[in-house]
Amino acid sequence: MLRPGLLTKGLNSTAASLATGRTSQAAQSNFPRASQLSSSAQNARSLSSAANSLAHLKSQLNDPTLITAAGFIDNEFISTADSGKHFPVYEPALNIYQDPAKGTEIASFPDMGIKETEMAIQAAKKAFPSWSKKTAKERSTILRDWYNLILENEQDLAKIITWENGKPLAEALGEVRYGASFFEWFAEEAKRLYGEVIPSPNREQRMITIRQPLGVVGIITPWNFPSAMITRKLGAALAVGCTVVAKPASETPISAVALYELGKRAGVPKGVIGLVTAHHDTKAIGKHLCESQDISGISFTGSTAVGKMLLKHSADTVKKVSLELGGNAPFIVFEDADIDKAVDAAVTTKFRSSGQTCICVNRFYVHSSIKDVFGERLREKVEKFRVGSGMEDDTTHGPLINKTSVEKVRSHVHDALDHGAKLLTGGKESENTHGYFYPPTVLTDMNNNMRIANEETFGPIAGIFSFDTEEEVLEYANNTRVGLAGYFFSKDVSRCWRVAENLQVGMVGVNTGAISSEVAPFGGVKESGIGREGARQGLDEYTQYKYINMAI
Ligand SMILES: NC(=O)c1ccc[n+]([C@@H]2O[C@H](COP(=O)([O-])OP(=O)(O)OC[C@H]3O[C@@H](n4cnc5c(N)ncnc54)[C@H](O)[C@@H]3O)[C@@H](O)[C@H]2O)c1
Ligand SMILES: O=CCCC(=O)O
Repeated sequence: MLRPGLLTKGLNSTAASLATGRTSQAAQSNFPRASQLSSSAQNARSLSSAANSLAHLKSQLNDPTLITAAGFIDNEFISTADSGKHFPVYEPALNIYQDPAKGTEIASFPDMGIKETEMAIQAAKKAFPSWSKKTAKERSTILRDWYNLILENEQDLAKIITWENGKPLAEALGEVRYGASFFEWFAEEAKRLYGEVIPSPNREQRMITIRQPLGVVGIITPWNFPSAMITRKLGAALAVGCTVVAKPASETPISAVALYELGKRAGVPKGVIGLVTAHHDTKAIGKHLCESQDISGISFTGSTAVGKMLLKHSADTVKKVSLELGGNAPFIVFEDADIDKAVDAAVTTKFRSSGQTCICVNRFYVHSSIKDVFGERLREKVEKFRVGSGMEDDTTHGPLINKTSVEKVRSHVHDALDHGAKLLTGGKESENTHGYFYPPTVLTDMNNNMRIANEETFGPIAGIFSFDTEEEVLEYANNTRVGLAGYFFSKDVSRCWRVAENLQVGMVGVNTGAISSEVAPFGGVKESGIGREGARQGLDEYTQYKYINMAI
């Protein structure tokens, strides 16, 4: 077990000079900049072997005791696994793209399995009676303290996200605050878990409902929001009195462990939150959580394929399952739209996290009368992006998460070009690039035979389709098995209502691309998922109603 306090704050002077050294390497051009920055940073990083790589990260934090290469079971950080194995965590901006086997590890985490998962489940089961019987106010106070600790440590937490996920530091800081907002929100909502008094149809009985926590819940989260996807689930679950066993993505366990360290400091009682770090046994752990009779609910965020599998695994124990899955978001620009506003929103909504959010636009439908002007203005904006390591001050867009992602994005671009798309910008990768970079790309003259029309790309590719009528574009937009978010731009109020009501998605942005908020219900329809996160509705996923009929 690694204990906090092993490193001193004195290491921070080394950290500062290292950081300064890296920042001063800022290069001039756009996409190739990434490889230049990466190779200079690579030299610094290659000094650290896998064994001491976490020490290198710690040396750059204000509080090095925040991170430990460990899972968290029954209030202890556990740095070894029964398997005897560890799995590597890489920095996507630095990894050697052509040969990931030679990549620079930034951490090495215990590769846990069923044994540790079961230990965490049993600890959470034992903790459930006392946690669920705390008053809402008591749980709320702990969540609120945890929220405050996150904000006090936000700079460190942002750095950790950038290291393991690659998103630019400013965006990572945004994620930390967004993630924290779920603890603040649910600390408040915890106190408002109201039941109801039902007007009785007879004079002899009184009828009420109360809401109770499910029990132990299993949580599985993705790498694209290493912090916020955990807090969005944990906040709601803990607020209502559930206890939790979480498995973060193996690409990004460091943010999770830092959050848990702060949870421990905030006074979350023993056993209430477990964290199982794993790579090799991911599938078996997911199945075990779903099939365990000691787990009462599953909350998963990730791909639709894995979500469907977990739903099947949960059938035999009839669990409550909450799924936040993939999307294929349409972004419609009608002929009467404010084009500049639409282009600005397109930039943020398509290219946030280099296109790796579930609500990123996947298909741009632009009215044929304004398609060219929209494409041209979007191209101009995209060419101003600064692609590189997220640690560099002027980087606007970071790398993708791994080699598979780069290959998928590349194949979508090639497929579109093969089927007649025209390249407005991007699309050309530089040779020997370190890091999983793909140049932000704008394509036009897209058609429905292309893969982008039907599959989520999850990368920095904006593909522009054209349309002529509202009916036609609604048919295109809805012609998909998924329905998470959709966006459109128009100044016609009647059309705004009509289109908002007819888009088959769980969330609609009308004349805006910024829809995420802790106060609003996040979730999809069709194969994009079941349930909602955040908002008042977020509590529903972790509670069940009990109806009480009292004869008088
Ligand atoms: N709707 C949302 O809120 C939301 C949010 C973020 C990401 N996503 C979606 O997630 C996808 C990208 O994330 P990803 O590639 O990490 O998804 P993923 O499904 O591969 O992985 C998500 C999590 O599931 C685990 N996992 C992978 N295979 C598993 C299996 N067989 N059994 C159990 N667990 C397994 C992973 O280790 C990770 O923790 C995209 O489709 C994106 O749209 C959706
Ligand atoms: O990637 C999915 C989550 C995105 C968000 O919450 O804004």
